Amino acid sequence: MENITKIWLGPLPEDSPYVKPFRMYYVQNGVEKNWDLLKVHDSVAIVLFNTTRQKLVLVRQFRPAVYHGVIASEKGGFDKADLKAFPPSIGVTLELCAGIVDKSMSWQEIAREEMLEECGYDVPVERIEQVMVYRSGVGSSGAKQAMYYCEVTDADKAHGGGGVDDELIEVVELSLEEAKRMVQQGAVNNSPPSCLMGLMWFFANKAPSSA
Ligand SMILES: Nc1nc(=O)c2ncn([C@@H]3O[C@H](COP(=O)(O)OP(=O)(O)O[C@H]4O[C@H](CO)[C@@H](O)[C@H](O)[C@H]4O)[C@@H](O)[C@H]3O)c2[nH]1
Ligand SMILES: [Mg+2]
Repeated sequence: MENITKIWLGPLPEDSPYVKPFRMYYVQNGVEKNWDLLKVHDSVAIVLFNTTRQKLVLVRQFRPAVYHGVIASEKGGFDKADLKAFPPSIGVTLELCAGIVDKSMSWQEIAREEMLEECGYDVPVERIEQVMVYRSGVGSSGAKQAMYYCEVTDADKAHGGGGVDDELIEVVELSLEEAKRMVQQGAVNNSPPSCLMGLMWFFANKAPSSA
């Protein structure tokens, strides 16, 4: 995953299927204002609990945006990637299994597909429970994310996961103690808020009472 040998930046092509920047204008209290926005896909994220192993199932992956963000906050900018000073591992995250809504399927179906592709668990949609819906990037995209919960067993495991096409995703199982430590001390693995919130929701609502 971290076998990254070169990183460089370029301008965003106008036909990017993932990100579209634009400016919105509005009049508030009689004053004309504007805001710069990014149109991005809505998404789903799934809190996955393997009851056979009593483990939470998360994913690790290299996130270009996080690699950039870590360096930009540290150096105040990012002109050229220095892989010696900033190894690719600083851009690796620990997250919930998640995916963008870019197909005309129900959101639950998309969650089902992501669980299979990224983590290798094959479960019917009926077993996927909606937890909550929220907006991320309220200053830039306002994109919607729906969080789901699903209990799986070793019998649901169809393959090792890892993502599709050229995705490089590592499935990580956390014990209840390890996951609890994560929410108590805050993210140490570049985890996004959705992951921390999903784990906190799990401990408040689903974890075995001894956890
Ligand atoms: N080439 C290229 N350029 C891109 O800019 C670019 N951007 C994406 N991709 C490709 O699209 C697919 C995206 O993967 P997923 O459907 O699994 O979505 P996630 O990246 O997991 O993102 C979700 O979950 C996150 C965690 O909660 C949230 O933060 C996000 O908001 C949420 O969308 C991959 O196949 C990837 O390769 C790009 N491919
Ligand atoms: Mg994903």
